Amino acid sequence: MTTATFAQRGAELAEFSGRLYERGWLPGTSGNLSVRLPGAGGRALITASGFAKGELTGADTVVVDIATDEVAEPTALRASAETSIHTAIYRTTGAEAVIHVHSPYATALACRIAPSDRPQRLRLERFELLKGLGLADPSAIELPVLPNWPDVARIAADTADHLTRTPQAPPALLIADHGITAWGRNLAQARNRLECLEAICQVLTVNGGAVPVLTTGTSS
Ligand SMILES: CSC[C@@H](O)[C@@H](O)C(=O)COP(=O)(O)O
Ligand SMILES: [Zn+2]
Repeated sequence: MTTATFAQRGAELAEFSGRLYERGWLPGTSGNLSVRLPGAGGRALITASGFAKGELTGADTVVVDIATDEVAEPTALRASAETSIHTAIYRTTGAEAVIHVHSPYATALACRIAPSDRPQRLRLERFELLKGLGLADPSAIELPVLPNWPDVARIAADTADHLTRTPQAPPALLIADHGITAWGRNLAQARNRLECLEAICQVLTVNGGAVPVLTTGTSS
């Protein structure tokens, strides 16, 4: 891949990051975005860790190896602390872009779910916006809610386990007490999917009441 293409993809990450920051979805350096890079070698370009996501430039990105999670091009920057969640998604799905945000309503909902050391599922049904997730059956989904392990590698392991066991899973997941991640064929599609889920979480939050959570599986 040429330097010019790296720069283009980096600029695209910075542009999406800036717009999501302006909406209040990436407060206080939170959030991370990545794209799968074309060509052999299985690499992704991901936002660097700890940067204010409203002020990123295309250079504030790191190339990582999807198979190993390792940094794949020399840089002084650290890759996102949540790189391993992105790479787990790239390894187990056809995703071309992944976006993780701390958007207010999805995060509020993720904080209302009773603590568990096992992955849970949030059942969502009858929302018109479920059609925005591109699933064969948009009438109902079970959105995974993964424990927010301090060791991110455990969240990544739960992500890989969930997506391997459930190939038809929705292209998104919640992390309890933390935020939401979605993916798609490009950054725009991942962003659109986040918008649909954020709007559904807004309805659930505004309406109050119990959220339909199912407990399932075992954690890594
Ligand atoms: C500002 S604390 C948020 C982080 O712990 C993390 O959840 C996050 O979303 C951003 O991590 P980063 O390493 O900058 O990609
Ligand atoms: Zn986060």
